[in-house]
Amino acid sequence: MLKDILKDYEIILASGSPRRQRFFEDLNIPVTRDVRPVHEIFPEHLKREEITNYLSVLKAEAFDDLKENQILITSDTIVYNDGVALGKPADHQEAVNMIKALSGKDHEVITSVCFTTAKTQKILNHNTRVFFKELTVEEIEYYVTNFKPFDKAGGYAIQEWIGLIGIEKIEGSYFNVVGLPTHLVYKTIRELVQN
Ligand SMILES: Cc1cn([C@H]2C[C@H](O)[C@@H](COP(=O)(O)OP(=O)(O)OP(=O)(O)O)O2)c(=O)[nH]c1=O
Repeated sequence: MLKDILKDYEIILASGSPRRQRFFEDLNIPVTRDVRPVHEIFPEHLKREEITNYLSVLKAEAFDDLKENQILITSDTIVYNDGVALGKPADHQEAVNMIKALSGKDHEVITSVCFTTAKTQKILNHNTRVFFKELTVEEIEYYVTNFKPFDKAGGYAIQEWIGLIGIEKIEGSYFNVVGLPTHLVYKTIRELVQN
């Protein structure tokens, strides 16, 4: 299995997200965590996956000291709605406004993952379409007050109450919405260590 092949490698997960760390545990892929601070600012002209590609590469730029056997993984997730990229809401009102903007329609959740070694860099992305029912103001207020989704792109988490009651369907990977297109991550790590 992949864990055996990986014994000669060190995978560094540069992510503060507990969900991304959990994915690697569940994939049975051992990682070392090393999170280095980054200002997540992107040029205004970028669109959709150009934004997440840019930010996932930016998160890798703090690592210019990789050894031969190390594979660095960085990633970024945005909610893309009506041509606007939604990141994490700064406060209660911004979270409420973001969810109101997503209510009763569909939007895209885009995640990019960047794999960096001492010699190469590979970036992939995946796009999931999420369909929200029409949410009431009470439902939105209840969710934001009780779940405080300030660490979630777009101000919501599909894996929480709002996802259970409000999401009618999705097209694409569920895990991508939570923060990683796990099937692509597994496939890409295999390819990197077998080449
Ligand atoms: C839309 C949505 C996002 N999210 C999460 C995934 C990401 O962790 C987060 C978006 O922020 P990101 O900036 O992609 O990631 P992060 O700051 O949590 O971690 P790091 O940059 O250190 O890797 O929102 C959910 O958990 N559920 C959801 O339904």
